[in-house]
Amino acid sequence: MSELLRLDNVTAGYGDGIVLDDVSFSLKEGDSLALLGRNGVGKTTLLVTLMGFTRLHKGRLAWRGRDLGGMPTFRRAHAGLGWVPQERLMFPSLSVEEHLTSVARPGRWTLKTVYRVFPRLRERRANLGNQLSGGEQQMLAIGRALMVNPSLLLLDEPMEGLAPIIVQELVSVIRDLTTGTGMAVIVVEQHARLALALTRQAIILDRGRIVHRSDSASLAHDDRLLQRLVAVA
Ligand SMILES: Nc1ncnc2c1ncn2[C@@H]1O[C@H](COP(=O)(O)OP(=O)(O)OP(=O)(O)O)[C@@H](O)[C@H]1O
Repeated sequence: MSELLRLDNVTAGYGDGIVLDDVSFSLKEGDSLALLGRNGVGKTTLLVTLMGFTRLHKGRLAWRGRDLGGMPTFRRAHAGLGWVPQERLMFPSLSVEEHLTSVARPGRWTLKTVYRVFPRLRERRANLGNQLSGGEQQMLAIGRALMVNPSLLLLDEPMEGLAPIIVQELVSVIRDLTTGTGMAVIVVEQHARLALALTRQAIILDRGRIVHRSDSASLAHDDRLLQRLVAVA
């Protein structure tokens, strides 16, 4: 597997404020990473830094060896970064189908394949963004990111606020996405054990710095570390 994404000593934040401090890691094509840590440690900031919404103070972001720094967000999406934001960001005046088709780029993910993964979106295809339940909005947010046909999917707390039955449904979809589609995935998730079960490797952030990295399976067995750095119940 060749390298997809590489961060070298990335220090980034909002304006002059620094949130991420000297963060380095790399991800190969098709690989999966859980990004864990307590509230406010910089997990979302790392994802939005990849999408180009923060100020890069120091370091380098590379995508398939090309410098990402300074590249506008829409070009990052075209290059293959698919972002599912924590807030889901639905448009109240667009239908489900319009949300999906408005961002479509050629590839294996089409209306047909997204509807196959999320049959509920097909049933709701004429509904407007503000007429959907939380679970349906999350499915639409993931479906919309897939329509871009990304090489890397960034999932920011995809299970947040969802009923257990919907969480189960999404877990099975995300598991299918992380195994065998060739797409790489980074999952930020408060439910650390869920994220670890879905990924191959894991990173824990604390106050903007990487304080632990390992494979997900061994971290899932380290209760003490998880309690100390992720506050797992
Ligand atoms: N738009 C913003 N402008 C300024 N500071 C911000 C902004 N967004 C987040 N921050 C600050 O950056 C720090 C890291 O926040 P971030 O949302 O990245 O953490 P997180 O680990 O994703 O936490 P959570 O699990 O609560 O979402 C926090 O101190 C937060 O207040």
